[in-house]
Amino acid sequence: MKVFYDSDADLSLLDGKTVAVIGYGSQGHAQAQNLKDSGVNVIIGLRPNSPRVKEAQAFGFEVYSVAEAAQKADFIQILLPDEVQGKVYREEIAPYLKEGDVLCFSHGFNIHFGQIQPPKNVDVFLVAPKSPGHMVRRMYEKGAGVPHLIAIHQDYSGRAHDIALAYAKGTGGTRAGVIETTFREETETDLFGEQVVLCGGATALVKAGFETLVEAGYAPEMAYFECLHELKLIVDLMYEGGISAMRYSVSDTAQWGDMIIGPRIITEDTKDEMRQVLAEIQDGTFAKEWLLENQVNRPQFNALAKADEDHEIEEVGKKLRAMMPWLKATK
Ligand SMILES: NC(=O)C1=CN([C@@H]2O[C@H](COP(=O)(O)OP(=O)(O)OC[C@H]3O[C@@H](n4cnc5c(N)ncnc54)[C@H](OP(=O)(O)O)[C@@H]3O)[C@@H](O)[C@H]2O)C=CC1
Ligand SMILES: CC(=O)[C@](C)(O)C(=O)O
Repeated sequence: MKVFYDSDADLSLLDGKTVAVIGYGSQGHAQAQNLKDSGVNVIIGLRPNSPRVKEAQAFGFEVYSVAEAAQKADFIQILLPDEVQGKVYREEIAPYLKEGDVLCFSHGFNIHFGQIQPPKNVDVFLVAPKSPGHMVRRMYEKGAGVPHLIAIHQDYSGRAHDIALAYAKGTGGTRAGVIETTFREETETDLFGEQVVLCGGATALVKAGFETLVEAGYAPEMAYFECLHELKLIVDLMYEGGISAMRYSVSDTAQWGDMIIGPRIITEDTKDEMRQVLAEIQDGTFAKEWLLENQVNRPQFNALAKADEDHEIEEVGKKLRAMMPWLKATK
């Protein structure tokens, strides 16, 4: 697998282009600010009543409606929530696409599941930071970057790969490394990862461990430190040097528990469930349920989010972070 770095990318391919970043949220603000600091001409597309308009203007961006931004741009990066991209694209972007334009994404969801079907006379690709947006900006400001993925859906210009790399250079991705994949692989692995490991699996494990200790009578603060606070430190060690490096750093007692208890927690039944989750991503079941949930204004999403906001671990964590400022410092 080839990894592309700064020397493989030619930022001058964006010279003379107007890049419209549609959306100024987690990814939008980070990518737009990084591109601007890299010397790229960036405008922002937002809803006129968005509270983010002033924030973007304060950074020096010209802010337009989505339609106006699409009209003015020849490179359109859609950084809207996945569940609204289809409608906004059809109503406010598609009418203004011109031959030779670039349509870009940071997640393949809407192309892969057929919510957006671009005309044939434009380049279509994704440039996806493998990181939350705020870290994309934080690492860029430190002179570093976060790994990115690129994938080409349509190469009308014959230069889509190079233009995608140029964009990834602008956002700092080629400082860390860029890997080329496909829309299918990025979409399905990203959805699987965020459901089974990163967000879904991790939050379920943390809450279950916390609840088990508290139900057994241990102090909630102790449960928080053991099940959430230390998880970051352990994952940081794995991130830096792999599982073996983490195991080298923890005690042999911890490693023994890790090796004999881990398989009792993540069992073959768990693996079977993971396979089922992946199958429901691959066959479009997840995408359909997520899009339908949004069409009825998210009743289940809202109820589940509220229940977790009210979870005891949130209250305990807020209290501890206030008592121990250093908890915030471990960025
Ligand atoms: N969050 C992350 O770290 C990552 C996200 N991605 C992908 O990046 C894309 C953007 O996600 P993310 O940055 O999290 O999104 P956010 O929810 O953080 O930001 C969405 C932006 O879109 C604007 N917006 C929402 N609805 C509309 C609308 N109908 N018309 C115009 N503007 C609208 C919001 O502004 P307002 O509501 O104020 O109008 C906001 O500026 C997605 O495809 C996501 O999968 C990829 C990798 C990581
Ligand atoms: C940060 C990231 O890539 C996620 C978790 O998949 C997302 O926010 O979409």
